[in-house]
Amino acid sequence: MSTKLPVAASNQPVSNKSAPAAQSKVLVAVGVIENSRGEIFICRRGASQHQANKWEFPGGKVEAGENVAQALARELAEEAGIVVQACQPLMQIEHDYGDKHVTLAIRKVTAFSGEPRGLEGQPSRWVPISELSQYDFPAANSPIVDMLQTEAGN
Ligand SMILES: Nc1nc2c([nH]c(=O)n2[C@H]2C[C@H](O)[C@@H](COP(=O)(O)OP(=O)(O)OP(=O)(O)O)O2)c(=O)[nH]1
Ligand SMILES: [Mg+2]
Repeated sequence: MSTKLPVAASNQPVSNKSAPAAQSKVLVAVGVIENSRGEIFICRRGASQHQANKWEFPGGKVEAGENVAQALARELAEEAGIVVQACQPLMQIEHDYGDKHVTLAIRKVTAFSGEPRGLEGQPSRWVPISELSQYDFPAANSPIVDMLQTEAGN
């Protein structure tokens, strides 16, 4: 006796009708800037931005034709008014916010010129590493704060 197995309809066209709208996926260059007092520079996101009003490490989306280091240099010039002279990879985080999937490529800015400030009018401040966990960061940022605090022995 033979049992009939269902035939896979692999050669059938796939209907997209009931598929959910494609989720937006972005690669973001993120800069951890530390000063000689061991403080980290953070900014507050705007009320109309994704992850509104959360504190963040400055940075932004990598644009077509850019690598992460180039995007970071451009974003930190635009948002914080500094010139990045050197940076090194710290970690990479994938996070799904539901409405948006982000890949955060986090770089430690190891050399820069200028004094960071909120060049686009956003609130900004230098925060001791031990106090970073008191700030409301986007959910994706928890591993960054944990790592900085572990490194600093907090
Ligand atoms: N810059 C930055 N973005 C973060 C952090 N954590 C986090 O989840 N994100 C998310 C929020 C946003 O969905 C995305 C960054 O996008 P963005 O809006 O800042 O990008 P952008 O600077 O190019 O801004 P825009 O001109 O397109 O508005 O990454 C962080 O620490 N820094
Ligand atoms: Mg930004």
